[in-house]
Amino acid sequence: MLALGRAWETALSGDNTFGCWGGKLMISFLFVKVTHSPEGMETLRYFLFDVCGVNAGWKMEDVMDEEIEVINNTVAPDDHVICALSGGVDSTVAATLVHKAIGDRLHCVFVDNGLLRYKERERVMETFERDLHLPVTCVDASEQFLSKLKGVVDPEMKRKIIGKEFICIFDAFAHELEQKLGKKPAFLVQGTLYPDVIESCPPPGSGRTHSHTIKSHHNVGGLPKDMKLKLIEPLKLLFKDEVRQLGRILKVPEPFLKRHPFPGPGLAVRVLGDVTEGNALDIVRQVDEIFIQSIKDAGIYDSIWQAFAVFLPVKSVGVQGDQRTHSYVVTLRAVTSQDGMTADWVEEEFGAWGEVVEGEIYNTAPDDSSVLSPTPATLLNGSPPCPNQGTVLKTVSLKKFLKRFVTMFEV
Ligand SMILES: Nc1ncnc2c1ncn2[C@@H]1O[C@H](COP(=O)(O)OP(=O)(O)OP(=O)(O)O)[C@@H](O)[C@H]1O
Repeated sequence: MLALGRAWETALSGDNTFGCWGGKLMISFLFVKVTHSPEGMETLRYFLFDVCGVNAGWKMEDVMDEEIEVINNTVAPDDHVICALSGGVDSTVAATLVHKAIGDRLHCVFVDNGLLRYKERERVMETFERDLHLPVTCVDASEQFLSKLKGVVDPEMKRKIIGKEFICIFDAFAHELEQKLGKKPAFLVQGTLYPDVIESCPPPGSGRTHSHTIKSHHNVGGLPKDMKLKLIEPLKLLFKDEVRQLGRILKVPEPFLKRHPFPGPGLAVRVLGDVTEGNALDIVRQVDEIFIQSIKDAGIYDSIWQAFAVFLPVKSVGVQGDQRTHSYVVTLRAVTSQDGMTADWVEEEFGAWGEVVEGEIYNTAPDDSSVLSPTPATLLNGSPPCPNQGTVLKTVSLKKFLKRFVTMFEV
């Protein structure tokens, strides 16, 4: 109903600037928040077509053409542009679109902020070279980010620190390019989406004061006030499902488009508490890898919107073998969604999670599949599952379990 309320406000005020391309109302905006509302689509369809008399003539091809035109009108023929590339869906599609508009004057930069997933840096660099043929420079800034995050536990503060550090790196990269090209790039492309804007702040220019900041996305609410690079954000009025659609038109390889979203602040927001303390980052990185690989092996990765592991700053008692343990808890989360505005847990597959985890992650609390026990630390030390403990899942494949660890630790 929130969407309907906003649609009314927009219609009544004659202000259709939300998601407006070429004077057309971006209908998909109005569908936000109704995916999970009973009769939501029907209500909005009636409102838009019968009450407002809106035309359903909005096409993704037009969005692409109009955005290319905007980019060409913004960037002068001798200007160079930097693109912040994360390897995720959004920045990959944004980079491909801008590359189509300005060609080799686009310079992509991927930052290893020390908060990436298992082997992510190697994987992203390899796939970009092999599949996208876009030149990408990798900057290793892990120490810089981690030193700034030391002792920080508040997630909002983490996001702002990360946003500021990203911009420092992009400024330095622009400076380096200036030495090479003789002209400093003045623009920064980001894969900002509409949900990033909605969640970071009240919609710009809306004059609203009643919207809440859900979280400051590093690329919107986390940007420093004094940044010099001018932003190019061609996707900023789109939702994720629409970006995937645009990516298909731009012929971005399907594996990129199907990737689960991974936030720019990365594991900093998947470790609750100080990320630099103990080996939290290592633990969550490795549990996440096992979880995602298992989901892929089970063939259900594409039907899940997002799955990941979160490290909690608490310890819990468990039993391993005949011994008591008191160690970390990691939760697993998997949700379905259409546009990233509302989500549901992966209910259908939930029964299959036993198979997903296939003994690599087995629990002593059968009613709470989010609790991992024995502790990840123990799992990662390579201890095999103990058959007389808690729920050892039927499909345990000890051979596969051990093989996975051999692969992961390269022993
Ligand atoms: N490691 C990184 N290196 C360079 N730029 C990054 C990095 N992480 C994020 N960004 C920039 O910040 C933007 C927002 O990040 P965010 O994580 O929300 O989106 P994404 O990574 O592009 O896509 P997805 O949400 O599908 O993973 C990205 O589109 C990209 O421009």
